[in-house]
Amino acid sequence: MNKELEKINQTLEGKSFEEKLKAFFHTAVAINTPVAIWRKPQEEKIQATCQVTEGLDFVEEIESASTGFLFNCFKSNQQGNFIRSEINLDQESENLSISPKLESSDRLNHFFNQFAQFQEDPTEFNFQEQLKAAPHVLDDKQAFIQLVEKCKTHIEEGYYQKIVPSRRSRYQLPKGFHPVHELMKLCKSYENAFVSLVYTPEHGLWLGATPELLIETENDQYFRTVSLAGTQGIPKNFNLSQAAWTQKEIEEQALVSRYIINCFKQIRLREFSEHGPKTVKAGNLIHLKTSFEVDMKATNFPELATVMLKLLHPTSAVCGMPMKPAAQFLEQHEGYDRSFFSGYLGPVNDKGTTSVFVNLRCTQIFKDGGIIFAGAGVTEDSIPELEWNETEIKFRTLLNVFENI
Ligand SMILES: C=C(O[C@@H]1C=C(C(=O)O)C=C[C@H]1O)C(=O)O
Repeated sequence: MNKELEKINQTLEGKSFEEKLKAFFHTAVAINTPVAIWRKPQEEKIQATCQVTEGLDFVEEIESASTGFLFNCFKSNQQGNFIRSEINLDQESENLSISPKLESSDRLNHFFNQFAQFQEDPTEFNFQEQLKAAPHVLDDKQAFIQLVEKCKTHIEEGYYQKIVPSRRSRYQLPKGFHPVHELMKLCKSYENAFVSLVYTPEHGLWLGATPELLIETENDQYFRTVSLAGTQGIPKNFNLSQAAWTQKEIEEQALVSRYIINCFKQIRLREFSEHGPKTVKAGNLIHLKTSFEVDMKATNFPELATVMLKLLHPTSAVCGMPMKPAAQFLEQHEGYDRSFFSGYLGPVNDKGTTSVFVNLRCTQIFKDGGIIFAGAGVTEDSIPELEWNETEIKFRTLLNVFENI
């Protein structure tokens, strides 16, 4: 097996990282196997992993999971998807490597053969032909405004404090669109984002650049999460310290912080640090963010990642408060299935670190175009027209990059 790998790595010499990444992605899609490519915020390195053996795992416990990539939809009662890291490509080594646990198999040979073939003729493969056609999407401004009004009425009646309705919209992929190239452009444009491209035969192709961390653990010691809400577009050359926030936005973000603190309270965790709220830049937008950190060793909470993932998702940044009734409201009134939008995703147990993000500012790519998603936090002070505008500028985070604006 190592000989096979050596041979493949020799063929990579002299190729650019983007060419290698494209070959990796094309191979996985062509042989119908799940693949994830990602770049963490503030990091240079792009990593890719794929699973050639059959069957996606369902991860019960983060701590005992193998190294891999978690990809979960919005509805928390639906099973998670976990792509086991079997074949890897990262920007540091620039080479393919395989998990020491992986045994030689037909599937692995199939991957190697296909990869070698794409090395020889990189232009041959049209990834889009492997994808499904996009569903029909009803994207109507008036309908969304009415949905926001409905949220407000329910909030005023006292059932909820906040609801986060969302919408999706179809767009045409610009000429020459390639998801790997777009991922590289997103990495360059948005250094604070978690940028990812995920494909599974069952769930299709997703590309995103999210600003929102859900949970992170570092070296089995530090646990981190954030509360992020409040949104404004920013003009170019804007100074962050000049940001002004309305009472509505301050309260909307404080609700998310309270939700996180309540989760800590439920498990009787009292020792955590809290920083913020601070204004942060996320692509073409600014948000209010508070960061939380727990020393898992000092508090004797080694399984905090698993416990908090279950408690936090979906947070009031993407669903509402109180959580369960807000999720039911959305199920009843939102009018479509969010699927992986506002679910969560990220690398697990990768050199001692797990980083899982909320899947925002994302798009699903189909045979015949893309569908883009965005939501907006509604409170009793919301102005429906402005919430619509907010979803429009959230779409622009990706679309500006795709259209080179
Ligand atoms: C729901 C989204 O974003 C969330 C909602 C925000 C808001 O309402 O201001 C801000 C950041 C995110 O927590 C989205 O980007 O689609």
